[in-house]
Amino acid sequence: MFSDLFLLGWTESRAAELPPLTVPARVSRVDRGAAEVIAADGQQHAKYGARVRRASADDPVALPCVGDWVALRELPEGRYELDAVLPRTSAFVRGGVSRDSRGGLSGDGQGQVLAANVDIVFVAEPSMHATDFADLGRIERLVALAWESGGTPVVLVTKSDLFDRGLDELLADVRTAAPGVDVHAVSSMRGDGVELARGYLEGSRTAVVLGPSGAGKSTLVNAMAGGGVMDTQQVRAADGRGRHTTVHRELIPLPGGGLVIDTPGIRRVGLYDMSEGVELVFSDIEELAAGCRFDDCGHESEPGCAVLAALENGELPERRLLSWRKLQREATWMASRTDARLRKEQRDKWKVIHKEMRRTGRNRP
Ligand SMILES: Nc1nc2c(ncn2[C@@H]2O[C@H](COP(=O)(O)OP(=O)(O)OP(=O)(O)O)[C@@H](O)[C@H]2O)c(=O)[nH]1
Ligand SMILES: [Zn+2]
Repeated sequence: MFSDLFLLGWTESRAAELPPLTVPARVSRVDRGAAEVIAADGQQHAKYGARVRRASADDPVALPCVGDWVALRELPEGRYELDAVLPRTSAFVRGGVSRDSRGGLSGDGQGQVLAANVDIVFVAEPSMHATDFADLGRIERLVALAWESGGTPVVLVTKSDLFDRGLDELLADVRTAAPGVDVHAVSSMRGDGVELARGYLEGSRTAVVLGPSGAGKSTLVNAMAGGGVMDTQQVRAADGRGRHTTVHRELIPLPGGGLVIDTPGIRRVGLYDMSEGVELVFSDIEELAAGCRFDDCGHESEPGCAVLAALENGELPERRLLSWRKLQREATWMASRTDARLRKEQRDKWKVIHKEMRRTGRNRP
């Protein structure tokens, strides 16, 4: 089988980064010490070369992951060795890693890349899920994560056929939760919005679909592929909740062009290190905050707070402020879990507090 690498998302600018005497390939699956890749001459199994093993020993972020473009070196007997991971244009990273100002990744040795070179991040949120409506807080969180990865988020309000109230109103609410992000309603069952979603993959772009279990992610990918790519199990109970395991490949080229990455890691992706993403999702609040009297305004009760003023005059919905506070707290907490320096600082702080407690005999700091 011969594959046209451009259909897999290969570009001229990536070609410029290929080391001499190597051939390009895209990773479709990783194992311990080796990867399944798609090269111009088809699917290959490539063991990691010394360079990759050395780099990843210091920093797991250097390990190949699904979606990576890699350089293969040909060995005797027509086998290949994975010689280098080409620079990533985007990455979903779990823990301990941040993007530097050039968009590159720097790690503290804790991170793990879940998927790379994803152009479009579909955030699938069901319009109706069992008896619940779309969850705006969850959309904000996943949109933040999408921005953080370096991809472009697109919110898809799924199962629109189940929503029997004003869909336009729901979409308007969702838009306030994701300023500057395209928002569409889709029904994979009816086929509404499916072509529109597909359009984002034109030019052989790569997408992931994030969203809660039962949001209709697999069904949507199937619909975009024209059927038959992934297995979705039928609803288990009559409560509308899908419960199943999905068995399929992890880098899925769609028949009409474009690719979808679907891995267990991406399915479970939640809220990781994403302070930068939070700022982008809440750009309206960040903008307001620039007008606060104090640079370090906490927008709680400070005088001259522009955020509280906007809340007062109805310009800023209260739900949005509460959601922002919650995500800020979580982002700080996540960062403290993964950032060794911050973790040590907090540990030291508690040491001092505990010492003080013992000294004064009080049981409260
Ligand atoms: N009415 C309706 N049901 C849908 C639609 N899309 C998906 N479903 C159903 O919702 C259930 C869950 O769909 P899946 O595509 O498996 O959901 P998922 O997001 O992939 O779920 P996980 O694999 O658990 O993450 C299935 O029973 C689907 O048939 C839709 O547009 N309308
Ligand atoms: Zn303020």
